[in-house]
Amino acid sequence: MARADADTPMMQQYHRLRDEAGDALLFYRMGDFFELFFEDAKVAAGCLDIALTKRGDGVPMCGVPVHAAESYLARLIRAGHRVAIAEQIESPAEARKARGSKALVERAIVRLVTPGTLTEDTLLDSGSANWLAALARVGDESAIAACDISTGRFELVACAGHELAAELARLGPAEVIGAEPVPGIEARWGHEGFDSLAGERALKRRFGLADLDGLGGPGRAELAAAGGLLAYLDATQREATAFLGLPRRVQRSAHMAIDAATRISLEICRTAEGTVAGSLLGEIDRCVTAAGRRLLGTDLAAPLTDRAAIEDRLDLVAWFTEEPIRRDRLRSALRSLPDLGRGLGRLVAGRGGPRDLAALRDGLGGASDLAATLAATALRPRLLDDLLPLLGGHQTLIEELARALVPSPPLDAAKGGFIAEAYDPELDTLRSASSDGRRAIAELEGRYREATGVSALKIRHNAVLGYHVEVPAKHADRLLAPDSGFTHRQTMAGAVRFNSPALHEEASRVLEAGGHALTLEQAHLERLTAHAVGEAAPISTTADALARIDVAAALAERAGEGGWVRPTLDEGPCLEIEGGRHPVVERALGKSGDRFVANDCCLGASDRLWLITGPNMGGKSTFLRQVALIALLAQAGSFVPASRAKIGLVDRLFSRVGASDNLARGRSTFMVEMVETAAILAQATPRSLVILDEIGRGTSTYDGLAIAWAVVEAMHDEARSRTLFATHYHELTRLAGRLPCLSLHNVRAREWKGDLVLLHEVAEGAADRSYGIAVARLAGLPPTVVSRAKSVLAKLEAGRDATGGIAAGLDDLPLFAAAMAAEPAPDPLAEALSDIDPDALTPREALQALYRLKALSHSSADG
Ligand SMILES: Nc1ncnc2c1ncn2[C@@H]1O[C@H](COP(=O)(O)OP(=O)(O)OP(=O)(O)O)[C@@H](O)[C@H]1O
Repeated sequence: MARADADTPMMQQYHRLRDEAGDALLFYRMGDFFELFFEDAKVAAGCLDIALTKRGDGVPMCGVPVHAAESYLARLIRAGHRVAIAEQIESPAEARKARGSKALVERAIVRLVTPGTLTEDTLLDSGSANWLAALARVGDESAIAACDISTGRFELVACAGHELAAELARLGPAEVIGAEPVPGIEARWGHEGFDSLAGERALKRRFGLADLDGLGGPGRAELAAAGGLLAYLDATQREATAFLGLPRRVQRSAHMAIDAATRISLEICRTAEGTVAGSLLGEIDRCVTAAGRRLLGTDLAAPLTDRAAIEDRLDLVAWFTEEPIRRDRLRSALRSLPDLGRGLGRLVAGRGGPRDLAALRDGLGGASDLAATLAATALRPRLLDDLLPLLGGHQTLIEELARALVPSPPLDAAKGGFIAEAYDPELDTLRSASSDGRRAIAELEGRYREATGVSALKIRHNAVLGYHVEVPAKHADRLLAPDSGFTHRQTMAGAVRFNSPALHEEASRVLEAGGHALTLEQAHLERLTAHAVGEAAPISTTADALARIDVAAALAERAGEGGWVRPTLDEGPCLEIEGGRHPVVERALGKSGDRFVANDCCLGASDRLWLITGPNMGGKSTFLRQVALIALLAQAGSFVPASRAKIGLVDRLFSRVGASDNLARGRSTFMVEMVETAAILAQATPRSLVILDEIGRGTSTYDGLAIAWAVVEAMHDEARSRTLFATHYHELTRLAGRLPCLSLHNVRAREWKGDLVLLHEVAEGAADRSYGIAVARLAGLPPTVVSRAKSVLAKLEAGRDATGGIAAGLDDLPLFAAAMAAEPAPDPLAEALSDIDPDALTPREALQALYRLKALSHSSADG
């Protein structure tokens, strides 16, 4: 950016702030506008579709009015920008008084608005959490510190480096920051404060702790991540304090591990297109509060692995399913409650207003009423008993707010009018003085009309003149007369304006009383805010408890709608589902009047790998996904779409679909498929659930079949997870004879009078044929192409029958484990030798190399 020495003081100030803003756009406050200059102006004008103009000196600029700034900010943030807000921190009058008549108003950056540090309702999605995640690595430890300052949530997660991506996928953060790049993770790098000592200090200072034992002694990586996070919050929030509860250390083993690819493939909280509608969350969400919706998303993103904790949630859902009337009443009470958590977040951040206080009054009041209703019910489940006490305990604050505030206060505190009558006698006196004054002014208008005989005379008010008398120009003479008692102030095109001593006196009265009243109201606002902020922790606990109740009641509602059942949980590696359905597909079919065919699945220790064949469009993918979703729902504490389900707890869930498009990430589809399959083979355990859909499809038939074959064997012999494997390679069915825990299943289809009928029924045994051509015909491929394909197929099949086909000879293949043993182990001595380049060695290095080789030869002889 060009910077001339001749810059005006204002431009010098601008450049200083511009430098401080770094890569953020700078909103530079000038009166009622935020202005942007230079490159910022070009970027913002393009993104916001507003006029780009030029100043007199040719500098590009554009601006947004302060009162509408939030909606512009929202668009910039959504487009991936960050925005630094430079406010005037003194008034022009103060500047003049302090530094002379030409003094420049002092400005400072008061906040950096970034996607992960938002608190405004208009900028946030009410139905999902808004995480900011900070990543740190110290030695081989990695950790994430994450917070949602709109609700005060704060988590620390320690994990191995390769697990970072999966943990981030669980959180789905709006913004990720770190110090140094971590391969494979997209974030804003180069931030400071990622230091374990600084982190420890910052945590202690922030929460007033003498030591961190109460937090369970976080590790060095967690402290470093917390340090980076807190430093970033300080840098972005400046004077305001971000709302943070005490950090909760998340035990990763307490949650079902689900990596990013699985989340995308199962469309858990978002569809592949990124919408909530059409995802599992969108389909099952019957929450009536925004906080409930956020919690349901969190629950689905992180199903539990602890049986007792899941049973507690299920007990509560069951309790709500038993009493639909009670549930309805509770839900309508919840529906009317405001979003406590986010209102509190704004108050703590110093961006709250009277309406946020009213939200606390109504939300906390509603919570305590709800607690009373629920306490009167019998046979309460344990979780509810734990939640009840958390709903109450705010009586003093509720009463104070109820007395202090008018029923529905304005959003903006600036004009006052939010403190109720009879709360503060002094305020009442000032208010009546000011309204008496206004009445006196109105009376004055009548008297002046009579006295002057100008019926069009009006008393008006504006920001420049304050109260004044205005008459049409043609009647001005009467008031301009020297003895009229009026003083001329301003002549306009059609009107003339005057002042008078009586008006001046009344106006000062109004102004003074009004000004004092406003100051008094502001003082009350500050005090009430401080009171509420002082109780931030218990208030957010109440908000969480309400959300938990909403989620349970909503799940009961959904279970009732769909005839879902309570799953039984088991510690063993079983998975028994009778009459299972895919909630999203079932809904889509229902809309077009089609019936969903329910299917069973029964995996156990001796039958843990199902190989599923069948025609395209037969329902293989749907079946695979429904099994995974049922396990996931069960462990999230929900009833499931089935007539019976017994779920052996799943530690990790994997779902892969062969050859799915992932060109955006710059890898070929087949490469992605193989990388992801490798990840499963490396991580799946006997307690995992793995669904593999047409793995190997993305390459040539021979390679694909070979890979699919080897993957099935490895899943069976090595990972030993519960596995569903859907494939079009019929040759794989030969594995049934070789692998004892593998069984064959197919989605049934029939040809009837030459037409293909897909039954969507999962049955035992392999599919008799593939029906590919029949499906192609169903899809409307031209008859000539279909009949040509048929004759090509006949030739191919004849060839296969003669030679045994592409799988001929596979039966002679040694078993997977035997083949692994037979593979020769690498010889370290030979490898070391081949690494040596004799011509590149000095005599001394050559001697050292000889010693090394000798030592190696000894150790391999010993081994
Ligand atoms: N159980 C079911 N009951 C009724 N309709 C179903 C069922 N399962 C699937 N369908 C219907 O069949 C369509 C295809 O299902 P799906 O994608 O699961 O088939 P597929 O066997 O995986 O196909 P492909 O091999 O071509 O990938 C679905 O969109 C749905 O409309």
